[in-house]
Amino acid sequence: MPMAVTSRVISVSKRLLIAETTKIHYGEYMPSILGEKLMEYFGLNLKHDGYTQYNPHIDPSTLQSVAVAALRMGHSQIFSQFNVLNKNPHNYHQQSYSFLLRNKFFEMSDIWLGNSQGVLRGLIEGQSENSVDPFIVTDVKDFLFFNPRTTTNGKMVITQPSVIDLSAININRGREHGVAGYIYYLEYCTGVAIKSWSDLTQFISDSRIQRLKSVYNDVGDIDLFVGGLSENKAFGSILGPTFACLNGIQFHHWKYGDRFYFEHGHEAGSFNSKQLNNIRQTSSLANLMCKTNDFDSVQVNPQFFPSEHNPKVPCHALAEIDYELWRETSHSYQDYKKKK
Ligand code: HEM
Repeated sequence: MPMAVTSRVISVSKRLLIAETTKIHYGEYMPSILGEKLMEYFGLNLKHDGYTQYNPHIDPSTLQSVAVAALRMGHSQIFSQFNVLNKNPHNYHQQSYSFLLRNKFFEMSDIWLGNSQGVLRGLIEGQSENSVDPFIVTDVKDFLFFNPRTTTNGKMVITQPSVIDLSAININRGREHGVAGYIYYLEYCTGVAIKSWSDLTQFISDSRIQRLKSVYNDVGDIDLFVGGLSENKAFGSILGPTFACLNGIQFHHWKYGDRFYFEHGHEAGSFNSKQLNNIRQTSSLANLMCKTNDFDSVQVNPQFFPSEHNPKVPCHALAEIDYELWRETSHSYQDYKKKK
């Protein structure tokens, strides 16, 4: 294949893969974080047909408050224990087992043994939900990047392991980046000015306020990461109002401020309507998991347990992208070259 054709294939494939993952982010992940009302409020829902429009006045940069705090809400969802469910539990070499995250930093043997699918199956079949709250598993507080094995002159030696605390890093990163305190963002998002600890009671439970009081002298000192995680959930979201608002704004910016967002029409590289509808109909986390693993079936929404409302579907029943829709004739390739 000539070089120019190869690079065209690569760029088209890349655009398609980005569209598939973006469809999963906006179509499945964000609704599970923000809930229906806020998806609607921030204009994040996917369209069933037709195009969305790029807005050149929206800056798609990542907000500092989101990078150092609001989107790090996922750190409170990290599990300590992972179950590995291999396909054939009767086969001695493929027994199911579990491991602790703290023992797996830099320890790749499960992946090398080909058990990554077992980890994934363990996550979608039986892992209980871990809510967003001010509690973070000890594996990333007292054991993050725990590595008892280091090398000296090429030899493996056991040294005093150094560990890092992820929550402390998050708090420190916010301060280091000059991000304002939690109550500044709370007011920005809700319009409620917080002048005293008692003003906080409409957003944070009394018991959590007491804990905050024990470490902060002033309500204005609460770090964004800590305050955001402490809030009561709001508007059907798994987040409180401040983190839901900051993430909602961010995903709105990433969608409408990005000329290459996959649903936008009339931009360089926009999909034609058949291609776009095909992506909408076929791309899903379930489909991606089926395509990349040897699963026989997967629940419709793998983020949630299989249930009556989230039934398992056989992988072969999930339609594949119709790559024919992307076929370019040598004629269309010549047109493309001329345009360049
Ligand atoms: C085992 C799971 C995870 C570990 C060990 C982990 C660890 C880390 C570390 C070490 C950093 C860099 C911190 C710094 O130096 O400031 C980081 C950044 C970050 N993490 Fe995680 N993380 C995990 C899961 C998640 C999840 C589930 C989310 C969100 C859903 C998330 C969101 C972020 C964000 C937004 C940043 C900042 C990225 C940036 O600004 O470049 N992380 N994480």
